[in-house]
Amino acid sequence: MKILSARQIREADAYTIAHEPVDSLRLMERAAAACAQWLMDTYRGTARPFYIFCGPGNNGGDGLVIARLLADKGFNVQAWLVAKGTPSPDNLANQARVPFLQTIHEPGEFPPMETPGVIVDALFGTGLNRPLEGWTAAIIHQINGQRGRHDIVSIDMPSGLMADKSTKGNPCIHARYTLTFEYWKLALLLPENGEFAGETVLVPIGLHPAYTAAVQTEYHLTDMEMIRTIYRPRDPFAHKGTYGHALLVAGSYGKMGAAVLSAKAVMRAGAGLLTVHVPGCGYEIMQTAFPEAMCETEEQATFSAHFDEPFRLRRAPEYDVIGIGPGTGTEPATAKALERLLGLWQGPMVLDADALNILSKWPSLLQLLPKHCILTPHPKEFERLFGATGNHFERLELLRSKAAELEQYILLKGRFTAMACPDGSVFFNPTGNPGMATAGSGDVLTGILTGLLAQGYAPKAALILGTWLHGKAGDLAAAVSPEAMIASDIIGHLANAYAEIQQ
Ligand SMILES: NC(=O)C1=CN([C@@H]2O[C@H](COP(=O)(O)OP(=O)(O)OC[C@H]3O[C@@H](n4cnc5c(N)ncnc54)[C@H](O)[C@@H]3O)[C@@H](O)[C@H]2O)[C@@H](O)CC1
Ligand SMILES: Nc1ncnc2c1ncn2[C@@H]1O[C@H](COP(=O)(O)OP(=O)(O)O)[C@@H](O)[C@H]1O
Ligand SMILES: [K+]
Repeated sequence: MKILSARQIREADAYTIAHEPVDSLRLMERAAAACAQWLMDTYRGTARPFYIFCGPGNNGGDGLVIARLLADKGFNVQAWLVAKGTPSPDNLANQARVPFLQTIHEPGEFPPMETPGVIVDALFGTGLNRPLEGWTAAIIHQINGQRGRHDIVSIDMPSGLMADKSTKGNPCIHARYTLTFEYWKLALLLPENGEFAGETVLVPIGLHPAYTAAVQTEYHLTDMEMIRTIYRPRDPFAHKGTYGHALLVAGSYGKMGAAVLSAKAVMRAGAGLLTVHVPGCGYEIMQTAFPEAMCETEEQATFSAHFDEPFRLRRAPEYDVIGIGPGTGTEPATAKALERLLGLWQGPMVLDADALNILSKWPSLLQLLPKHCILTPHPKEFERLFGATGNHFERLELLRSKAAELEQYILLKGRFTAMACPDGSVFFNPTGNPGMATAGSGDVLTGILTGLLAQGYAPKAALILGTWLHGKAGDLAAAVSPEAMIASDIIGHLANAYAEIQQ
């Protein structure tokens, strides 16, 4: 699914009006009717009144139509025009159709709203062109002050949030739900800005598909159509050699759990064969916890350092993919081993956790990486690797530029994990939940990505499919309790995540 800028959304709007028998007033009616339906479905039976705040533009116009439609259906509705600025023509036309509309001229006129209800925020949408200030900002603060008592539902965007620019520190509505029209907006996907949206609900409003098909954009959100295109069902005549032999380099004294979790995920993702390379202290643990994997250790491996001479990894070229990093530690001997491994290996590779921390400590190693590896930093690891930024839009730009400059796929973890490709495109992953903020869930992701590369998926395909599967398995695992889920549960639900693709 493409993610459009505010300018492109305006163009999609104009294109639809030009190419369909629909004028702008009818398009507003269509969008607002979809929102009114959602509000009725969600709050029917609660007897909560609706308090609707309308701005001067077309976002305010949507609010006016919502007010009329809800009142027509017999709901208890109060609506206020926050009168600042010249109204848009469609806003003006709809003001005339809401006889109970009141006007707020200054913050002192903010209404009491005593009965707990639903505040509908239709103040500003994608037309916001600068931070809110003065008394408009004061109204935003007053509405946010009501959060405990009323649900706040924002229309299209939480007012104050710009669709494709950072609004860090600016006044902004803090919604429980945001009903956004037709497309995801970039700001809704970046934590610093997106947290204001609460839960985002995509509301189709019937914009012309030809515009969406033709428009060029660097940003995409993974959707089921994309996943089904990438996914390759298993060949009936397959044997275990068909799905590759992965080498996983993981674990150290006290961190063997990371190796076990990653190893299980490699195989559950579908790899044919797996060899796990662990320090001597991990041999029995690995063989006992996960007999499906072969296990090799360094002959003279110590408990602390991951590698020692003689250097068994010289067999690396026999494998189809190497995953490295979970729990390895960052001792100089391990860094040295990574350096030597990079001298031997130029094939598909996933680097995570301590492998990334080694790259941060010895940045010259970054230049030795084969092209088109997958790097999977969480935000702290990303900062260690590439430095701090002022806001999340700048961080996204840094992510994109590093992926292009280094010719690597870089996945920045988060609620909407961002995956930057060497060609400048970025894919956001929608699956996953806060239950996954638990130790070891990143190790599982490394395993899944390694397992997909082993099967012959190209790095971009493995990245998009693997991240989606990881989040989907996490969603299934969290269905009972996000608090109680642990990383092993994600592995336990991978089969069901695959099953969703095949439905
Ligand atoms: N995407 C679409 O195709 C559709 C969009 N519609 C609605 O139209 C909205 C966009 O409408 P508009 O372009 O009129 O924009 P908005 O209604 O988002 O805001 C524009 C208004 O806010 C004022 N404004 C902008 N920045 C301000 C600031 N910092 N302080 C104070 N005032 C400020 C402008 O002067 C203008 O009056 C969307 O968010 C959506 O709600 C729907 O009506 C129908 C279809
Ligand atoms: N709130 C959330 N919503 C969606 N996914 C999440 C959330 N919190 C964590 N995750 C996912 O869980 C994983 C955590 O990885 P990481 O921080 O490396 O964990 P660890 O180091 O413990 O293995 C990432 O893939 C991340 O995207
Ligand atoms: K809004």
